[in-house]
Amino acid sequence: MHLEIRTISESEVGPFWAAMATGFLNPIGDKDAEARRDGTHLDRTYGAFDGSRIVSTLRSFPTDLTLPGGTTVAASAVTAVTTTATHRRRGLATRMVHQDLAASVERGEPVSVLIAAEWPIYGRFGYGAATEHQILTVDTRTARLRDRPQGTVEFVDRDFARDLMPTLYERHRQVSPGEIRRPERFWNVDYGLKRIPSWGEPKPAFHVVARDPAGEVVGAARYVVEGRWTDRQPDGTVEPQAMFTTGPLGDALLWDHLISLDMINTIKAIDRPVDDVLPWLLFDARHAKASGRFDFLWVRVLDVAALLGARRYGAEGQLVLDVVDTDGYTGGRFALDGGPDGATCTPTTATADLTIGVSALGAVCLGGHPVRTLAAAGLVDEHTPNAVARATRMFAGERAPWCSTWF
Ligand SMILES: CC(=O)SCCNC(=O)CCNC(=O)[C@H](O)C(C)(C)COP(=O)(O)OP(=O)(O)OC[C@H]1O[C@@H](n2cnc3c(N)ncnc32)[C@H](O)[C@@H]1OP(=O)(O)O
Repeated sequence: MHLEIRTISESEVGPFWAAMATGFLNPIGDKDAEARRDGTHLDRTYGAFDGSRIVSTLRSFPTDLTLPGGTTVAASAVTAVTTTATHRRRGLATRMVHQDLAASVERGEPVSVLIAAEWPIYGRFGYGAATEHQILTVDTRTARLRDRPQGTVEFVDRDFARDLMPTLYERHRQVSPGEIRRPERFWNVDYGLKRIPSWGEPKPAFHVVARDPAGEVVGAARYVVEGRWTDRQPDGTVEPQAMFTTGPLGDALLWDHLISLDMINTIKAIDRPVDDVLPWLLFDARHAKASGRFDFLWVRVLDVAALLGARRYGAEGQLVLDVVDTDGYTGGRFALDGGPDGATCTPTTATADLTIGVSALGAVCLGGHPVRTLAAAGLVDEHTPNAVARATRMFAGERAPWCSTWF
């Protein structure tokens, strides 16, 4: 049976979100339709219709993706990809992904990004795992900072924090490859000003602001506390939910604050960058235990020349890349001439130095994985001597790409 796939109308917003909830096995997600209406871009929200019933969903929203060197490109953020259990493995998600990718190309978005529920789903569509994150667990009974930072940390109320955090995030985002521009409604949900009913009540949080000795804001954090006593000893856990700073002083002040909390034995910091400064701030770096390191943001390159021409490179160099995109959205042979100050990337007929699939290009484009590693895994072919080494130096970023936003 051929099921129609099309963008939804205003009256189908409710059924769309209910179908997505069923696809994600959330039995009460139909309660969320009203709360989700704001931010549902009808022209990029798709449903597969079995009669009048939506049985498969996908939506995207416009954003910007930060690249190495602190430049940005327009990106399509894809989310809510589901097929109802009764309609799986009939190609519905495949059709919707392609419809959305074609629409992105039409709109001139050089990349599409998403968070993959499972690794095997999106490589076939040309997405590559570009960023990673990790969990840092700190035993605060033993951990100490090497140096006590100069400055102050104060508690603020939620509304003050809600107003401040987006400004700090924007500053952070503009220099942090892998980050995306966040819609306003994300902040309202994070700060409990907007509720998604099926998620339940958000846990009340503390909000703190770090200032330098002159009183300038250098960072802010939101954290929740799980109080516990074991054998009459304090055994609480603190979980930072968000922490953004303007630089090293803010990082040191906020970590110092969390480590110094009485009644807390453990900091559990999830979704942290893989090059987090925390271990290096500590007297003993092993007191920040890393775990749960996994892929996070996946990138689908849709315009090789626009993307590679927009980022900055770790070393000056030239490369001719054969980019293989069997779906035909982009791909071909490109001459890349790039360095720390800028780059050009243009179609060429010159002999290729490297052949790389579009999914592997997505994986290396933010500098999160060495080209050398993907070549060793058979995902990049070298045609001229040392081209892999040159590409590895060029594509390396000055910091590990990190996306701190779930969407
Ligand atoms: C960005 C996001 O929203 S991530 C969220 C993804 N959604 C979920 O995890 C919700 C639960 N899962 C689902 O709703 C569905 O299984 C989906 C959306 C992942 C796939 O929907 P379907 O309509 O069944 O996909 P479709 O029939 O187009 O299959 C596409 C291919 O992907 C493969 N595939 C789909 N899901 C998986 C998976 N979880 N693991 C491995 N392969 C998978 C299929 O086997 C198929 O391959 P084939 O063509 O070689 O047989």
